[in-house]
Amino acid sequence: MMAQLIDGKQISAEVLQEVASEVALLKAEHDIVPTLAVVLVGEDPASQVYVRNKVKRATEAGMGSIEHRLDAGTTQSDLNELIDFLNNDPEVHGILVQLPLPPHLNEDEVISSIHPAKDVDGFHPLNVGALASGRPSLVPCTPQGCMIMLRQVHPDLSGKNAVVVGRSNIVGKPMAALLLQANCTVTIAHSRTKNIESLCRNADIVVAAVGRAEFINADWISPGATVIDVGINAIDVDGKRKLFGDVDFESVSPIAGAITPVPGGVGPMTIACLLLNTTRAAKFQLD
Ligand SMILES: NC(=O)C1=CN([C@@H]2O[C@H](COP(=O)(O)OP(=O)(O)OC[C@H]3O[C@@H](n4cnc5c(N)ncnc54)[C@H](OP(=O)(O)O)[C@@H]3O)[C@@H](O)[C@H]2O)C=CC1
Ligand SMILES: Nc1nc(=O)c2c([nH]1)NC[C@@H]1CN(c3ccc(C(=O)N[C@@H](CCC(=O)O)C(=O)O)cc3)C=[N+]21
Repeated sequence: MMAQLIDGKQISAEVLQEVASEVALLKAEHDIVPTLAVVLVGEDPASQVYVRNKVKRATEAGMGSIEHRLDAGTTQSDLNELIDFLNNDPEVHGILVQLPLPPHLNEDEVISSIHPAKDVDGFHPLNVGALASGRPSLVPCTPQGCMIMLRQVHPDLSGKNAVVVGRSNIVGKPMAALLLQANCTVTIAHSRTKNIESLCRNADIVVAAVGRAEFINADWISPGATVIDVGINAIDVDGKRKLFGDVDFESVSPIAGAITPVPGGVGPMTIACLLLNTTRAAKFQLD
């Protein structure tokens, strides 16, 4: 039996349909065009792909988008000034600063300077605290997208054993918080974890957010388990840029119960949730 394929392209298209109708409502009833501002510092080619995708999807949903491209030498005070300007612009509802930033810039300072009500990434300490204490407001996009995909397979997640591999602030930690809130029994694994394979082999759900191509193979996965692959690893194969997940799809898909592909899995869901957060932010800003 081959695993059920959890199709991020299709599910994200459904989410974007909902976003588009929310956008139409905000327009009709409040004369508001929900608008996302994306700030990109430097010329990282992968980041440019994501930013392009975000702007494209925003336009399709009837939303506004503004791109600010700053050169790699931008100073902290230049960046702070731009964020200040965007914080105070009533026509901007969401602000995303593409990470990672060049090493001379302080990421924590930048994230904290974004107005929490416009923090559509959900990375501001106030939003992180709200999620941790079970009062989520703007929830990080990638984990939010993973939860929507998981719900397709498990409408009730109560009591499931979930292992999250990776503990970053942008994926692993918020993912674990959302699974816990959904009543899963959650284990967070990382580079210092012992017996990581057997931990994963005991899981009903494995979420891979490691950043290593095809790190998790069939030996790690219990038959019938649900596997969510967050990894996006771009590797040159015969001079062509190819994307690989953190999961060895070939070996795992015959064993898993359900699995997300790369590309066409978590990536498109992240963008859909970003735009969903932007319409939510626009609604919060009404009153
Ligand atoms: N689809 C999407 O929309 C998105 C995809 N991504 C992708 O997801 C992946 C993870 O991203 P991100 O969380 O930002 O990455 P980070 O590099 O910030 O975190 C990676 C995590 O994996 C852990 N890790 C590294 N090596 C091992 C190992 N050998 N065994 C166990 N754990 C290990 C690290 O542990 P430790 O903490 O101990 O160092 C760390 O917690 C990347 O491929 C990234 O490109 C990211 C964001 C969005
Ligand atoms: N502040 C901030 N917020 C982020 O959410 C953020 C970030 N910084 N920095 C980088 C990571 C990565 N990320 C992706 C988004 C979409 C795809 C995506 O659309 N992927 C397509 C393929 C795109 C391609 O061809 O490369 C897919 O998987 O099918 C991937 C990765 C968001 N991130």
